[in-house]
Amino acid sequence: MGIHNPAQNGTPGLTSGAVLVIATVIGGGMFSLPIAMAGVWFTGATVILIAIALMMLLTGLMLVEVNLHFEPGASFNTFTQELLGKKWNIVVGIAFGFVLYILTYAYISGSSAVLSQTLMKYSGIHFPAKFSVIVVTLFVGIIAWYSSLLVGRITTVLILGKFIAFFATFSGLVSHIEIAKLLDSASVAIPGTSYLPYVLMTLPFCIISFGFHGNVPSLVKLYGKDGVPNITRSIVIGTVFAVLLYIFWLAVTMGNISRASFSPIIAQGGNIDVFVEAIGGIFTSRYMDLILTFFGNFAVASSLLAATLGLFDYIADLFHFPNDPLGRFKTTLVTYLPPAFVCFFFPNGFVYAIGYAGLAFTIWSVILPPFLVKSARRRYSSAIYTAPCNNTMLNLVIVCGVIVYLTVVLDVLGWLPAFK
Ligand SMILES: N[C@@H](Cc1ccccc1)C(=O)O
Repeated sequence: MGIHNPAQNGTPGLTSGAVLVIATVIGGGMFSLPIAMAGVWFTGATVILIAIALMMLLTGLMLVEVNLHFEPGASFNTFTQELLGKKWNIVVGIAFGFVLYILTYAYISGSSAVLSQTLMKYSGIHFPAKFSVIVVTLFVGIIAWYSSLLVGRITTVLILGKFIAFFATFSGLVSHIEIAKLLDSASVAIPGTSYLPYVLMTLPFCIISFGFHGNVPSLVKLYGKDGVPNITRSIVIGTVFAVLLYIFWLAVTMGNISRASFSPIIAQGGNIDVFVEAIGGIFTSRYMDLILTFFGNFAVASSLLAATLGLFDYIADLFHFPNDPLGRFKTTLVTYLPPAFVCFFFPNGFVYAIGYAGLAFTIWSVILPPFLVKSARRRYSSAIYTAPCNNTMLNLVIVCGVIVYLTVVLDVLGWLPAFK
């Protein structure tokens, strides 16, 4: 009897995996979207978001297929080395570390900007951004040093706070959406404007915003080889949730701030504080303003803690720092000091950082998975799970990944039009 009792089945329920994916996917990247997508505006942005979400969903499933050929717990490092060899593994290792470092920089930049703004608003005293950078870094550094478990717990609380604040804020904003602004109708549009030239530059931002791929090994470890349906469902749920939330977020922001009014926000570096300030301006009630500030603080703080935990483990593993107070102290220093140092001198690089993170992320979340799958399908005759992609689809994804790099080439040549 007991054999058929589902309670004795070892794998956890769908909720654990879905929450893990949702928590990773939705992060600070979301704050870069309205700014990165201002050039193509709402209609174009919706199409691009859906397309990129589909692509990222597929590459996530490809990683599941590959990961299941290995024991649960195997990481990117293991399967890249095994299937594609040492050279690929070095490139992927560097890109992996780069993404996590630069996201940490972006989140410290975002959090300290929001913190400075909040302190200024409620105390009237001007706190320089540098001061906030130190406070934020000490805060996360001490928590991470103390224990990863504490980071996990605090992040859960912050994520909960983030969602409550998000819906409280945005239910208030929905009634303010103006269709003319949202569709950039003739009455509010910049005369003779165009949208298509700005498509390419949105891609790295969308790709990073749908990123969760570093967590595929954690999902496989969580559910084991018997829990495949839960692994794939968690990924589908997380991605669908993110795409709906992002479209809603763009509707709310672009339906409130017209395309023409985005220019001053972009000109100020596009950091989150400027943005929160701009949306806050349309509230007549002080209460809504408070909730929005609350949301901004929670959203970036939870991303900061969640993303940097990955970096923390990566660094500890890379340098073989032990898990004792001194070892963790060294790991904390190597994790947070470099990004904090850069942030101290360049506090407003949030949007740029997300863009560069997107480019490095493209290497291991878009280009790498199809190559891994090709190699795995050649090597193993059977698979526990097969991602819904044939060879043509795999090649198409590789081409898409390479197209993203056109952004860099055009940018270096100065041919990439930027919406200013
Ligand atoms: N998707 C996350 C960033 C991220 C990318 C890749 C891995 C982990 C996190 C965000 O929007 O902020």
